[in-house]
Amino acid sequence: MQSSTVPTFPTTFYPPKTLFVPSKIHSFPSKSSILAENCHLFRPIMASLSGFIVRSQMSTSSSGEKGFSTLSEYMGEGGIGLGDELVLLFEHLQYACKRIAALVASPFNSSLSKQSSFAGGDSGSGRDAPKPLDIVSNEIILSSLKNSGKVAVMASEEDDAPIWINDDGPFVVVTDPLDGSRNIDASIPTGTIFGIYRRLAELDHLPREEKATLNSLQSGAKLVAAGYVLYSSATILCTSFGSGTHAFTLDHSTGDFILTHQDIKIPPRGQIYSVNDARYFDWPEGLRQYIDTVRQGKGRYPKKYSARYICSLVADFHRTLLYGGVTMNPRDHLRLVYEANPLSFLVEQAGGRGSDGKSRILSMQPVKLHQRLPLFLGSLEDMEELESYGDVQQKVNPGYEV
Ligand SMILES: O=P(O)(O)OC[C@H]1O[C@](O)(COP(=O)(O)O)[C@@H](O)[C@@H]1O
Repeated sequence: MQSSTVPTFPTTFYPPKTLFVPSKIHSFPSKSSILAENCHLFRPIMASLSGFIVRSQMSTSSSGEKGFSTLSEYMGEGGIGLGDELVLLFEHLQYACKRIAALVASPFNSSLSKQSSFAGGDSGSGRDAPKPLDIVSNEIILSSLKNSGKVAVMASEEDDAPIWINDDGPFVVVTDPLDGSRNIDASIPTGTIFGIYRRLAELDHLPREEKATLNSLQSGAKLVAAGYVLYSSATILCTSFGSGTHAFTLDHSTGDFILTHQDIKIPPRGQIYSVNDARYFDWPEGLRQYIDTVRQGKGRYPKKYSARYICSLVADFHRTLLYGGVTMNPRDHLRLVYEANPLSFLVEQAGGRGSDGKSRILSMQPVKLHQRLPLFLGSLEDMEELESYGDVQQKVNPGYEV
């Protein structure tokens, strides 16, 4: 867990001037003022992107013109009753994630990873040592949250303790700034995961350290919003504000996240399981039986399942959300606060389920910031079938060195 300054090589492809700042704090600007001040947010019906014609979900602007719906536009005009403060926070989060997207695609990554000052070599070793880009991504997100003025505290997987930012910030942000980064040298997809809670005003009188921790330990049931950004062949920001799960794809030519997957519904049954099954011999009997059964097409769904495992949680989760099935890590590895809660919120909003193999994730009360647990996310029918085997949590947990 180290901190450093953000490196100076060019990562800022989308200048901060693209930030949309509501003109008033307590009432969202009218459609016409949004149009006047932010005409760049409205896109023609078809847009040319790097020579390809792309289609997207359409929205209708107040002028009656059809256009692409950007995330900013969607939040402002979607009739979903989001306050200006959350909209503003999302503008800054989007900006941070665009910078991270540029960073993970940068030709300067390999030289960065050779700099020992970023490598965390002194503070850790092996596969759990922080990778340089984790640390840089953490700095980028922290800086954006500070700039938003809307965040009281940020708790990050990269930091030992939560960072108190602003006494008046209405929100608490929990994040895994760059999940899957152990594979980054091979350009395998990575992702940012985040969850947003309200600051608990009843804790305001407590010392900073204490209120920072307690605010960050809220149950996932209290999430106001959650999301992830997948850095892959496309950069996709998938989010929920508690009314469905929606995904927006980054148009690299404009810097806008365009609504491409509205109201995602995870198929009730998939035909894919996703797990590191080299660990088969460390699994409990129930999990082995489940996997043996669906592999052979002898489960409740009479078709043989396929296996897919990227070993990058956001990428494995994103595929599961779209295609159905179940993605899992049965050992105590993934974190309740930074990973399990936000992703469970998203999968539930899409009609699926998130559990530790026994209990619903969102009903759990975190007791420690970096608490780890088995995690199973997926289609309702697959999750029910998996959990019916009872014994699916891996207790043998040797801490694999890869
Ligand atoms: O080694 P396992 O158990 O397959 O774990 C893989 C999982 O660990 C992660 O890499 C996260 O681990 P870290 O938090 O240590 O980076 C996920 O992206 C991935 O799904």
